[in-house]
Amino acid sequence: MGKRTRTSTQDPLPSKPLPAHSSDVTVDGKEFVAIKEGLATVLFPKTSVWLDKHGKEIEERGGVFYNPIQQFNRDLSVLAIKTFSEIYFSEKKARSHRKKNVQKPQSVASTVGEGPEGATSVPDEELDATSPNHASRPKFTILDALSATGLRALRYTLELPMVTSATANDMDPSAVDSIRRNIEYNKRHSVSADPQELPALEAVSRIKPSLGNAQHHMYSVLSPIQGDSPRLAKYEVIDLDPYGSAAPFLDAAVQAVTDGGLLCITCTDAGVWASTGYSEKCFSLYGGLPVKAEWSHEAGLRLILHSIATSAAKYGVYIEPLLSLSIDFYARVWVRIRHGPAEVKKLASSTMIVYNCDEGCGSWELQRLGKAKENINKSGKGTFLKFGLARAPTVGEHCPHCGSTMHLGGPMWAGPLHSTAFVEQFISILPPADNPIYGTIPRITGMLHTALQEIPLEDSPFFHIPNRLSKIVHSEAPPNAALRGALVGLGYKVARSHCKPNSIKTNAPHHVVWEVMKRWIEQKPRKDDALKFSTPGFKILQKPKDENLTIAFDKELGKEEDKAAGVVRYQVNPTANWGPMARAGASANQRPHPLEQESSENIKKRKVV
Ligand SMILES: C[S@@+](CC[C@H](N)C(=O)[O-])C[C@H]1O[C@@H](n2cnc3c(N)ncnc32)[C@H](O)[C@@H]1O
Ligand SMILES: [Zn+2]
Repeated sequence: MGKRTRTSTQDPLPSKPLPAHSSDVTVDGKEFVAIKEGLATVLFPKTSVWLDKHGKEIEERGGVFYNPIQQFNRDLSVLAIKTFSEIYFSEKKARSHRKKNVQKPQSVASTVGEGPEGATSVPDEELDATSPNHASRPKFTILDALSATGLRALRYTLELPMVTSATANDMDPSAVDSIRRNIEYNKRHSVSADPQELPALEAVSRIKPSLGNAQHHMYSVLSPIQGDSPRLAKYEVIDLDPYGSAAPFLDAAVQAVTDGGLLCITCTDAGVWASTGYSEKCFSLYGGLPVKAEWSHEAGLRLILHSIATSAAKYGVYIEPLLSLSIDFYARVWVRIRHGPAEVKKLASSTMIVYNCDEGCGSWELQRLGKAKENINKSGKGTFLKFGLARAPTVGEHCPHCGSTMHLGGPMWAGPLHSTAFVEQFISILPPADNPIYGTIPRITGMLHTALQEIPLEDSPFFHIPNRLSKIVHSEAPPNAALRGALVGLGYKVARSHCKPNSIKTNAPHHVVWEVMKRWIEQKPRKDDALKFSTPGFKILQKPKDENLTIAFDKELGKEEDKAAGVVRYQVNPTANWGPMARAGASANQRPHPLEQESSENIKKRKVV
């Protein structure tokens, strides 16, 4: 990094290139740098913007956090909330119609009021989130709980006309000053997605700045009215985008969201949930242990979902993951929270332990914590679930394939990571790649299509990397298509994982995968002494051949469906210096805390025991 000059007396922060959409503006006689993202603009005091040795500006945040790389997270979130709102309102309408259909005649029960079930049915127009009369649109409120500049709240109100209010909360007074300033600026200088019906002035006026601890704010919606202060209502959507882990906010968030509402949660502490360097910290935060594996990021997503599900279960609510993504250096999950004590009972059987051969061949075995067995009712009509204890354990202390010591990971979420209906609807609303608002559509499209591919294999968590398999048996790596073809030929499903390039998710058991690798070696012979006695690969190759399996490395069979032109499946290092960034106001050259990022040094340093 070159020498920097600066225009303020503060210490330097790690540098990031300024986004392309930045310009200088003067507001109330003070100079700011204005950064445009989506339809919103956020201002940063000019006095704290840095110049590099070439005199080029580099971004500093005037004490308030902003990471341009997270535009992908924010674009995804705006569009995910749009998709969710369509599903949410169509469900509400359907429920209301069902109630109306079984309601008493008009003379007995009014159309708005008590139905025969004691429930309220609502006229259609009151559920019309697209009604031209914005004032009469149904409540759809968002809490941007850790807002920093207010950028998310600004984008949600400007880009999503169905949002009736957004609260932009931060406990840092300088962040709330920045939120207020940005609201005023956007009222006058931005254009909303619906300028005729809801001009930016009105759209942005729906943002309520709030100074306070996010936990306290979320718990306050549960309290009875205190004195004259009006009781806050629960939110349809809560966005948690903290430094590091969202775990401390989960208990409040699962209670402060409406029944059927949406939580959008970021965790940037990949060093905690995707490596074993801080396993004790991972357990304290997420209630489960991480794994050392190629698939540690998928395990991390499952640890985060486990933490949300167990937080929710105490209150008789359960989670429905809509989309769970491992992105760059962080995890982002979009999860619905629903009231349903009957569903909550399934939590133990939707939770698993992982036995992982992390020092040997990399195979894994899974075990559900609880048992839920479907039984037929005595009447012979219908079924019910019988819950019980699972047998323990599903595997011994040593790996059944290579004899190495197995280590334990979890407990973690064993259920689906994504919802088919949600992802399909999301794909259907995507704007074209050359749209003027969302700069990351090719990457969003690639991620969503890859996530959709994973869904048929939702009962088979985790994945293989052909290179890693070949390293174990010291062979040439089979081409991805050939390996996929061999598995498909045997009748198994295959897909790629969004978590890693060149991954193969499959429902083929490990012994079949190793048999495929043995046959690959028959085709691509190696030196006889390629493997030392007693290595994991040696032991795997010593096992007798399974003559029942006919294996062909048919590349045509393993060929993937062509992806659309311009779609980005995996983004490698989106820009120079990308990462979680330092906390706002961090001192000279302060890097993000190691618990907020994945550290390969730590993975190497702290071996599992
Ligand atoms: C990562 S930044 C948020 C970035 C922002 N969501 C965005 O997309 O640009 C985290 C913010 O949370 C705030 N914060 C941290 N702990 C908090 C808490 N307990 N309650 C409220 N705000 C908090 C910090 O002041 C900081 O502004
Ligand atoms: Zn093994």
